[in-house]
Amino acid sequence: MEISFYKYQGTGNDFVMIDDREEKFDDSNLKLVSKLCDRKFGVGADGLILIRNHKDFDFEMIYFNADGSQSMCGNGARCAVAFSAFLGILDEKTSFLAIDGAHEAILKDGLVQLLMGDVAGIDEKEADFFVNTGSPHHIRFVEDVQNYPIFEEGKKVRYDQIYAPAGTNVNFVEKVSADEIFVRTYERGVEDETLSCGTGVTAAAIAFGKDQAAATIKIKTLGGQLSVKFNASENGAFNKVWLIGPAEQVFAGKISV
Ligand SMILES: N[C@H](CCC[C@H](N)C(=O)O)C(=O)O
Repeated sequence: MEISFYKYQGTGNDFVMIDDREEKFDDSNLKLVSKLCDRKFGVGADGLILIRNHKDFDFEMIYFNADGSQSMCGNGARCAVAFSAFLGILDEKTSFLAIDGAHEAILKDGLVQLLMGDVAGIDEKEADFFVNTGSPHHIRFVEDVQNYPIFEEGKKVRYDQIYAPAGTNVNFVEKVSADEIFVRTYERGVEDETLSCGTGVTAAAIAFGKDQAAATIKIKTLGGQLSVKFNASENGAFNKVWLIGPAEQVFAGKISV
């Protein structure tokens, strides 16, 4: 079987994108998803995204981590918007469906502005935090994130009993200035550090700016620059949460599987 695909990346978080509006891709075949994401035996990516038609939205995105598990993916959603524009499904504004519900997005000046779901609140985990931004994120503030043992410490938290059985993503955050942070992420389902994590930087920005009524936080990641805007609402929740950054097509191809 030959599969046509496009490769996209959003600040270094990379994805196999498939136009599956004819619904030919077997989304129960998780071995195929993992093979396509394999960096030695397949195309290679952190995740795989199917674009499908939906009667109530411009499109539906179905996201798989490289291990076949599913979750919301912020960078993947930004790439899905750029890919759908490339396919002619949208021009500048869109509403689409993802695993955590409906999202709006705006594609403008080469950036994708993605409206994330409302965030119910922030849980304290000893000296750390936990925030769910459509996928689960543990947040740890550290001094020197560039030299922090991300993989070792990330894996420990990801598999900690307190998060069993689903696990969590783990973000390590260094304050750069009053409105900028540097975030590195160990991603569940990739089981390694990724160059950036959209839902993760969103969670980190909210934990960093949690005491402000409204905030715009710049985020440095190994894969590039993102920004997150949000408003605090009542009872510790957050809304109007926007994740903003680039999303680019790297190449197109076909693979026989
Ligand atoms: N690995 C995450 C999903 C992808 C998150 C990340 N790629 C993003 O941009 O949000 C999880 O299993 O919750």
